[in-house]
Amino acid sequence: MDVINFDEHRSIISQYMMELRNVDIQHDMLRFRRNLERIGELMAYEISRTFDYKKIEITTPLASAECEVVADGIVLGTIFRAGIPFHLGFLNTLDKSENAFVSAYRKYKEKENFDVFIEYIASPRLDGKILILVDPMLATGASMELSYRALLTKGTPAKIHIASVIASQTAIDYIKATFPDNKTTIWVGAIDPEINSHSYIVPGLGDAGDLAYGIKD
Ligand SMILES: O=P(O)(O)OC[C@H]1O[C@H](OP(=O)(O)OP(=O)(O)O)[C@H](O)[C@@H]1O
Ligand SMILES: O=c1cc[nH]c(=O)[nH]1
Ligand SMILES: [Mg+2]
Repeated sequence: MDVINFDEHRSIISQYMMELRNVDIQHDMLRFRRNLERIGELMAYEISRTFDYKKIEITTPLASAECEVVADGIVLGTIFRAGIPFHLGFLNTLDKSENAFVSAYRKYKEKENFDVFIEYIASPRLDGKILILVDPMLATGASMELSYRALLTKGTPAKIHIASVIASQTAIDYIKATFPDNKTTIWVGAIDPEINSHSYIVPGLGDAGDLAYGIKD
């Protein structure tokens, strides 16, 4: 399974990542959401370079012209809440995509012990399409895997791209072990070395959902 780590290729994404992580900047919620969105826009462009394209004939005001358009059906899938601004960035670039939404949340049994629950799913059929699953944080990988399994009830995609802003090494290993090797690619802004006893990524950026939308009760 290919893992494309943007941290290894110098680009403006590194500066957006710095702002997302930085405690002196990340509390600006508008900027935090916009940085997730901007990274989504750029990652979507990179992923679009892997698509197949087909030629179509169109008419300009002066003549006819041959142009290329995306040949495959694309479905952008995301996980509430933190996935929303990242998803919007992908959709800005891949604006003809269909969309799927899943709610996955951590229900804590004790301080450090939780299960991930899926309560809501809204998705088009996925058979034969390219599924791009976007979530800014991949800590254990459990939310991503359970969301994918829930989406499989809507059909079997031909290819899967998993896109994240920060992933732990644990999550990368988990995704590699649980997703189909021959048709999955992982795209990440950075891979951090650790997760702590609360399953937060270290150094990470904190709670992406709270930073984007405020703390929840
Ligand atoms: O890899 P995992 O260990 O499953 O953790 C990652 C999940 O945690 C975050 O969501 P969170 O559960 O904090 O919900 P929120 O977006 O509503 O804050 C994030 O957006 C992922 O969905
Ligand atoms: O580090 C983490 C882990 C899960 N969810 C987050 O928002 N951050
Ligand atoms: Mg959260």
